[in-house]
Amino acid sequence: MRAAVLGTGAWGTTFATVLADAGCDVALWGRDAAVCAQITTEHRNEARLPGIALPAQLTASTDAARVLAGVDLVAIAIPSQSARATLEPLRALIPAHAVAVSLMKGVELSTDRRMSQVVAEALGLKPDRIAVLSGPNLAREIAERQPTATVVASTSARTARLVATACSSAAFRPYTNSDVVGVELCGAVKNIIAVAVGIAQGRGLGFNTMATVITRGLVEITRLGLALGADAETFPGLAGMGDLMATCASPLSRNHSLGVRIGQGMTLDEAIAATGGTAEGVKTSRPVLELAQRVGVEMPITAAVVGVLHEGLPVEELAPLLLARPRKAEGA
Ligand SMILES: NC(=O)c1ccc[n+]([C@@H]2O[C@H](COP(=O)([O-])OP(=O)(O)OC[C@H]3O[C@@H](n4cnc5c(N)ncnc54)[C@H](O)[C@@H]3O)[C@@H](O)[C@H]2O)c1
Ligand SMILES: O=P(O)(O)OC[C@H](O)CO
Repeated sequence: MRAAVLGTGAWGTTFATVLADAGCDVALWGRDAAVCAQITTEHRNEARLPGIALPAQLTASTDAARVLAGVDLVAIAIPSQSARATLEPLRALIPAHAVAVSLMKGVELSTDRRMSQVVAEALGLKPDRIAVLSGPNLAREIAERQPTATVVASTSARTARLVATACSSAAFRPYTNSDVVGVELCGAVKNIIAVAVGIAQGRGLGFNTMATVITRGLVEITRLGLALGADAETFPGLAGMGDLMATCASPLSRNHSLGVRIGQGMTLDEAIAATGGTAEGVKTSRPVLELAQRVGVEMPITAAVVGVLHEGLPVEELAPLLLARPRKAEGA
């Protein structure tokens, strides 16, 4: 199978490695010529995956027409807020038979669209040619061939199977799923919960607090997902609880690290600069809260993160604010 990966960041480069390990003929497209040259000639991407040796057959180019010619699969790993503007000019280059897989974990500002919806609109693809891939997938661990699993969801079982086959290797195990809405929401909202956990840890709080925020975070994600038509089984699975555990616990997570820095007293701009890479939870928090308000779902942790990141709520007020909420039954 021939594949293209759009985006030479940490996850795009890593997923290209996964595809190469699975036997695909794969090329990356990026906007930075120096990064593309380093991947092609030195088999490294030092900016995003320092010290990792990439497969020798992996190539990268700024020439989208060359990278996309004749491909069967197009994987997209661009920051969510740049996806639409990046993809629209590439629309005519996508082969008529190709399927697209979104690797992105965010919701678009101003439209509140999930990434598969952005991909459909920007590339003019029907939903049955689109899949989303999400799970406990910290790029660096996967680039080191540490074993992990993921979820590939599509409204088309054939498309889900095709993508799963394309990326299945000795260290990377994809499970298929038909719940695109649930899998995408899990991936986007867990980043916001990871920021909240990071803030708590940055304030010096311990594992009880972390477990509380993760567990109640999963309740928020589940409530929103169910209101938007997702399947209940998705949330305790790899894309839900699995990814929450990885992202909220790992110092490799940009969202978690950014939260820690905010908790320690950095401003948002300072934390973004110090963290590096894309922490999707920062920009995705507002559209997720808007989505929730539109469907009448309460998301107190998300609202508190929006308060701290975007509305000047002091970090020391976050925990008291959440704990002062009216008491209720756990399942209510
Ligand atoms: N890093 C991970 O472990 C990981 C794992 C799973 C999913 N994701 C998701 O994958 C997506 C990409 O994350 P990443 O880790 O690769 O981010 P990154 O910050 O490492 O890289 C982003 C890449 O996109 C490029 N880019 C940014 N704006 C662009 C534009 N306008 N046009 C073209 N290229 C542009 C950057 O140059 C960079 O190569 C995010 O949605 C993230 O949530 C990341
Ligand atoms: O570095 P983060 O916070 O974007 O998290 C990476 C992945 O999404 C974990 O599955």
